[in-house]
Amino acid sequence: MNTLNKLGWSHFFESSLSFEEKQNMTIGRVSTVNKSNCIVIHENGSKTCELAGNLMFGLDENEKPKTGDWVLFLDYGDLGIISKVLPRYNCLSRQKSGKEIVEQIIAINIDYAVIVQCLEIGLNLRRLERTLVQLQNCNIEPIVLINKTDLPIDDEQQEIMNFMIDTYQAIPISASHGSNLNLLKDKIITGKSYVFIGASGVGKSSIINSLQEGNDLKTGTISQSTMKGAHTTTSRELYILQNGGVVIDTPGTREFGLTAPNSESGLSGFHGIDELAKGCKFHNCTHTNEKGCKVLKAVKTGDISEDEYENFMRLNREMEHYESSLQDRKQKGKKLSKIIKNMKKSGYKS
Ligand SMILES: Nc1nc2c(ncn2[C@@H]2O[C@H](COP(=O)(O)OP(=O)(O)OP(=O)(O)O)[C@@H](O)[C@H]2O)c(=O)[nH]1
Ligand SMILES: [Zn+2]
Repeated sequence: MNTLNKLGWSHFFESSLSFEEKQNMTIGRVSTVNKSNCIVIHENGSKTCELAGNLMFGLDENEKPKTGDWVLFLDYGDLGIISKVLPRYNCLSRQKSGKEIVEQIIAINIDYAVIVQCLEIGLNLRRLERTLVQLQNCNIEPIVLINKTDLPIDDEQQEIMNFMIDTYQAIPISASHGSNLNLLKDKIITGKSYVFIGASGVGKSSIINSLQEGNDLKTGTISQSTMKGAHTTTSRELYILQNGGVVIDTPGTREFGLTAPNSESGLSGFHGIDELAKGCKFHNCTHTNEKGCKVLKAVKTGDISEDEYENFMRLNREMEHYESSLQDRKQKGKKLSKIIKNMKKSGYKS
């Protein structure tokens, strides 16, 4: 398998290229985004690349290259100039905390998100559900890990852990003792991309390091570029594992603010509730007071806990809020451009 395929290159990206682009440009995948340049991995190693002027000034912040993006660049030896960001297969993003609607991109072109929680910080079911919902919004498959299982556990945490294992196929591991790491390795497929997410200190980097079988990540292809001195402290970084798979390490993210869903398929972070909701009498049931609501019925009979129901409703409200704020902004934008058009028509010179 060639390097590009190992990096996750596929027909989806290939088909977006013109003949001229294939002839003249070098294809690469963005590993790290720095203030003034990017580190791009390509067929023959990695390269520090800058953005061409039209990209630098002509694109919205979120359209500029992000970790995981495929780009085309012109190779000038020591430096590459990125001239195009290829279409994105998908995008892991979150609503930034705070009142304003700001979508923050975490990584691009992702097959699996490895959600890490750990016993030391404490398992948190609500946070897991929230993350699962956002992954579904972004069309990304989850893998759930419970790390630091070498540490003592109390009854309550044990119960949550069992629930996570039963319901979300969570894998209990210990990065430092190496236990169950083979179960995770079994899930890593050559050419697929895995982004590691979870709060600071849960052990994301340690797990990724132990996947490399004793080889420190920082000694990989990436560090050749860091020698050039243009590399500041990184936030997100993409690596190719020796035994296959592309991993992206991210700095700790506690909460996943939800963005608008990609699909109509409901909140799949909630085992059971989705399925139940399909059986509601009204297809647009809000599960608050409708007759024939299967969700409310299940809460009544105790099949769903009050807690889970509350969280389900809270996340639904949050997505609605995001969507309506977005609509609001679009409306305002439209109004403004209409006003400007009219002003121009009536002879106003800006
Ligand atoms: N006991 C125990 N400690 C672990 C385990 N895995 C990681 N640690 C420790 O937990 C601490 C944090 O690990 P990191 O791998 O840096 O965590 P991280 O999630 O990458 O943290 P950020 O980079 O801040 O997001 C380190 O001191 C690790 O040695 C484990 O399985 N058991
Ligand atoms: Zn209902």
